[in-house]
Amino acid sequence: MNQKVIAIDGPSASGKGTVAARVASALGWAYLDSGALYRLTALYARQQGVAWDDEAALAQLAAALPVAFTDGAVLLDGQAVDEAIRGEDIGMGASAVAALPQVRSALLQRQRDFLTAQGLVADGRDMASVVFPQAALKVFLTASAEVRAQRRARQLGLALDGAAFAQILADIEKRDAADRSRTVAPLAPQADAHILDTSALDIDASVKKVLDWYRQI
Ligand SMILES: Nc1ncnc2c1ncn2[C@@H]1O[C@H](COP(=O)(O)OP(=O)(O)O)[C@@H](O)[C@H]1O
Ligand SMILES: Nc1ccn([C@H]2C[C@H](O)[C@@H](COP(=O)(O)OP(=O)(O)O)O2)c(=O)n1
Repeated sequence: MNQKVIAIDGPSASGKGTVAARVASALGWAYLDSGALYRLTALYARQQGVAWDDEAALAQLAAALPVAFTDGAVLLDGQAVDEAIRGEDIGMGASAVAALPQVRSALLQRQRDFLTAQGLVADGRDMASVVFPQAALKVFLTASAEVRAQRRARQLGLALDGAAFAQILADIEKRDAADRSRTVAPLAPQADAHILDTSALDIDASVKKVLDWYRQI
């Protein structure tokens, strides 16, 4: 078991990034947003004119991503791309490239390299199953699709009803279905994961629950 790793997996907009970053900061540990690497691969491919289904070319790009995670920004080839990788079109691209085994292997070691002596909280889809199977604590963070769509809409400053909201909900459901049904590293709770349904739980309570579980180990 790796005492110094907490793996947080779950579907889109369940709060993984928010909760993982807050838990990392509470413990003084590093934080890995693994989805950012898949998003960066999708964006880099678009910039380089590589199609999101060209597995061999994508794996080469993923292996050589010129990325730097600085305190304030994510840099791709020296350019800040924080906003560019957050859109739902790049999210769909990330989900598409993430279904390709060669892309996943190209990013595997890069993710493990985020582990420092202090410890690491990592969020994604396969943190517990593939990247850190020895994690001390595995959390599967989830919430109903409706609640997750509301959180995403709020994040984007959109109304919680109407056509734009319906589109967000449809996108979330489509991407989750793709991530759950792929053959390589599908999104699913591990048998030894703690399930945390945050549909009726705020951020503070979610963070506290994860820290409580960790302290009980
Ligand atoms: N437990 C929670 N209760 C209410 N809002 C939350 C909760 N967890 C996260 N959020 C909000 O939901 C939005 C999506 O969270 P995020 O961490 O980006 O999710 P993910 O990384 O799973 O896509 C953010 O605006 C965040 O502040
Ligand atoms: N460890 C990971 C992380 C992300 N992915 C893929 C699948 C996801 O749909 C995309 C984007 O992930 P990301 O965590 O950034 O997306 P959300 O913020 O949850 O909407 O990348 C993956 O396959 N494995």
